[in-house]
Formats: sequence, C-alpha cells, structure tokens
Amino acid sequence: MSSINIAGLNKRYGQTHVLKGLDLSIKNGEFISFLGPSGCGKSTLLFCIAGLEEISDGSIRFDGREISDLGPRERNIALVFQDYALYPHMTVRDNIAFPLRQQKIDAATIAKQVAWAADVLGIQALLDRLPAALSGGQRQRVAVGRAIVRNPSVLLMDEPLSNLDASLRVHMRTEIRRLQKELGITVIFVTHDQEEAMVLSDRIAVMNNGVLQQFAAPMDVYSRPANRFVAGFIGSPQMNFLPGDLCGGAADHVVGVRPHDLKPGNGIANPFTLSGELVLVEPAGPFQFLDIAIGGHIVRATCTDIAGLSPGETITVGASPEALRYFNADTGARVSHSR
Ligand SMILES: Nc1ncnc2c1ncn2[C@@H]1O[C@H](COP(=O)(O)OP(=O)(O)OP(=O)(O)O)[C@@H](O)[C@H]1O
Repeated sequence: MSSINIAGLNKRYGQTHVLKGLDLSIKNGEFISFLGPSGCGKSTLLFCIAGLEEISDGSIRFDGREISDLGPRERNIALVFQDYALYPHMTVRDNIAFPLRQQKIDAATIAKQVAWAADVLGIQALLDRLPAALSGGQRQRVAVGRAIVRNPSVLLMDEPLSNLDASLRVHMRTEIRRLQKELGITVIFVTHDQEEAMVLSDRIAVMNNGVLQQFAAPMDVYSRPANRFVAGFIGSPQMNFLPGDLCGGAADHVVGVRPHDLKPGNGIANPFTLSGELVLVEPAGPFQFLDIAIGGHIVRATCTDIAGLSPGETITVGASPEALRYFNADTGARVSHSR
C-alpha cells in the first residue's frame, strides 16, 4: 500500500501538451478511477505513475518519497493491461511466477506466493494450462495474479475489463473490488466506462483534454458536478442543458436537469416546468425516452407514463427545483443558483 501525491504534473510530446498541471492526492488503500473521453490523457497519466513515461515537469511521490526519477522496477507497482499480455508459451503457473523469478526469489517462496495468488483468484485448477486454453475471464484472472504475486504497493489497471463480454465484465469488476478490499492495496483503474468507475471507486478523477475536472466520490461527481463537462459526461442519458433565460433565469447561466428528474404533468409541488412538442417516444423496457422540442432545443425526459400522449402533441414536464443545476454560460463552472 502506498499513498500517491502528484503535483504540478505536465507531460508534453514535442509541441503536444497532453497532461496540463495535474494535482492529485491518493490515499493509502484507495480505489481510484481515471475517467474521461478517449484521448484525454488517462493512460498517459497511468504510465507516468508507472514510470513507463517520463514526466516533463512536476512531481510524483509514493508515501512522501519522490519517485519520478526511478525506473518502473524500483517503484514497486504492478500493471494490468487491457490485452493481459500473458506469455503464450508459459503455463499459468510460470506466467504468475515470472515477476518473482526476475527478482531471483527462491523457489520455495515462489511456490508459496503463486499458490497464494491462485487461491485468492480461484484459479488453482488452471495452473498447468497454457493461456490459449483459457477463457477471457480466466486470462484476466491470471494477469491479475501475476500483478499481485509480489505484493506491489500500487496496482495500476489500464482498461482491464474491455475485452470481456458484458456479463463477465460485471462479474470481474465485483471480483476486482473484493480483491482490493481483501489486500488493502491502492488501485488506480483507467476506464472510459462511467458505470464501471461509479461502482468500483472510492473516488473518481474525471479528466478532459489533459486537465483534471473533478476528483471526488462517485455520488458527489454525479450530484455535485464541478462543471458542465462533468455534469454532461456522468449520467446516462446525458443531462439536458438549457439557456437560463429560456427557464426564467439569467441569460449568463445554463440550467442543467437530468432526464429522469423530468416528470410529465404537474404532480410535483412548486415545480420548474417546461412545455413543448413531443417529437419522439422511444420504449426502453420499464420506461420511455421522450424527446421534447422546447424553444429550439431538444429536451430528453425518462418517463414511465405519458398518459396516452402521442408525438406532435404538447407536453408539459416538471422537475423539483432541487434537481436543477446551474452553470456559468462562459466558463462552465457550476454556480450555486440562478439569479
Ligand atoms: N507517444 C506519443 N506521442 C505523441 N502523442 C501521444 C503519444 N502518446 C499519446 N499521445 C497523445 O496524448 C493524448 C492522450 O492519450 P492517452 O492514450 O493518454 O489518452 P486516453 O485518455 O488514455 O485515451 P483512450 O481512452 O483512447 O485510451 C492523445 O491525444 C494521444 O494522441
């Protein structure tokens, strides 16, 4: 276990400024996700922490000790990649043992550590197989086994579940969280899947364009987004954004409301209401997605009952005032309320 302190970190490739002045403090034993759109710099930041990429300036400290000049081997980190990177000609046992053999650890200790990792991951029966004879989920477990076998202080995972099918992803993420709690290890998990980040993490670092947008607990990121980018990136379907003056507020504000907070009719006390033409009704199992044209904008609502209304008719939807979020129209920063 280690705490990680990143301060003023910049990473440039020639003229391309990829990471822009990042500050991030991760506590011992925390599960952290780096979340953001493709190309925002998540993997680059992970590789800088791993020592696979040099930083341009700034500092990275593990437990208070500056490590940015140390090579990957000296940092006591382990990495799990999306493609697992198992050695195809080695058995599961030898794949897991590999990092220990590199450290010239004695055979008895290696056998004990491999047995421990296999036990933790429930893959004892697979130890003599080659990777080609394993399913995707089993390969994933072996990759994690190889990562944890030498008790790293930090486990870094770069989209480790991306190659698994949907149900296995859900299963494996539960296992990864269980394992992290059991070992008490600090984990950094890179993903562009917000649901994965929400269910796994103690805190989420939301990034965009090389800049840290917010670093907070999942429900804080969802309910108290720092800015319009975070509000729009987290939550599905996406939050609606409307000009403040269209909602009876100030023109220099943007009002955000999540689709599931908009209900048809006026069953809410003192609601904020919007009326417009219902243009689309999409059935989605237990509820329906509605697209409503309001003042040149399309507003999306998630409803269970639209009381027999059809496209072309006028619909009124309302939200409780607590469901509204306000953003500065120029900077995108969240402001506490509209004037
Ligand atoms: N070696 C390199 N030279 C130049 N630019 C690079 C290099 N590696 C990465 N980049 C650029 O840095 C930016 C961040 O890339 P990075 O892979 O960290 O993003 P990411 O958020 O992990 O994206 P994804 O989710 O698609 O993997 C991208 O614009 C990428 O093109």
